[in-house]
Amino acid sequence: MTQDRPNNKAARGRFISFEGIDGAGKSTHIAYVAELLGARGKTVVSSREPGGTELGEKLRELLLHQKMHLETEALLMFASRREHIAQVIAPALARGDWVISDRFTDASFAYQGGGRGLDRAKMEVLEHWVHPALQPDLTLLFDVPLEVARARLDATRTLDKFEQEQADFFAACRGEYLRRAAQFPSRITVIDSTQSIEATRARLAGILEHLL
Ligand SMILES: Nc1ncnc2c1ncn2[C@@H]1O[C@H](COP(=O)(O)OP(=O)(O)OP(=O)(O)O)[C@@H](O)[C@H]1O
Ligand SMILES: Cc1cn([C@H]2C[C@H](O)[C@@H](COP(=O)(O)O)O2)c(=O)[nH]c1=O
Repeated sequence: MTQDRPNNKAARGRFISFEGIDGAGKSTHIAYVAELLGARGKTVVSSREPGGTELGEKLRELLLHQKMHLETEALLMFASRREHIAQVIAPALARGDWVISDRFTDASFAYQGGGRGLDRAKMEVLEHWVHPALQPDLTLLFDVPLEVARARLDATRTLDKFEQEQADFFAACRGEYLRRAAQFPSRITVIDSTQSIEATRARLAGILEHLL
């Protein structure tokens, strides 16, 4: 038995979520953060939402390509999340691993709440039901003006259901993300993602140093 691991139980790992409007650049930096943490001896589980489990990936396919009622969309996002927490996030944290998730509940507040206009109180009910005691230790919010995000998306790929939304939708998503960053300043760190990839990496390395 060691002092920092009583009864041979691993210390709880850390949970980091990546957020931002589509095209903000968050996925670009996930591999870098995973590498950086691995180099510091952490076992990293990298995942995403919607998705991250066999069922979650099936739900993702529906969510990104099928039109549906707004409340159905919100419920399916949280259904995917429930499975993700049960199968991936909670076991990994209990093992002492570090979990990186490409999106978590802030995305539901931003997209279904801000973007589509679903009542925030309904989202809070789902949040308290699905993960009453779990929040990311750190949320990295990649923030860019809409035109920058749109230009990055247009340059790279075929657009899914969300990515095909208009500028006012993304303005509302971005507004809700920034509102939450102001509401939870100790958890959510805003990254100016207009900077170069190299400059953003340096900023991320500095932020993560505080968590290691
Ligand atoms: N700081 C940056 N400077 C210039 N280009 C960038 C920067 N960050 C990302 N990109 C480019 O922008 C495009 C979109 O980036 P990325 O896929 O990481 O965005 P995202 O926020 O994860 O989008 P989505 O949520 O839709 O998956 C990619 O081609 C990527 O190379
Ligand atoms: C978790 C979550 C995601 N979304 C949206 C946001 C994105 O447009 C897509 C996921 O695509 P990505 O390229 O992997 O970022 O889903 C959402 O609307 N609500 C959510 O809770």
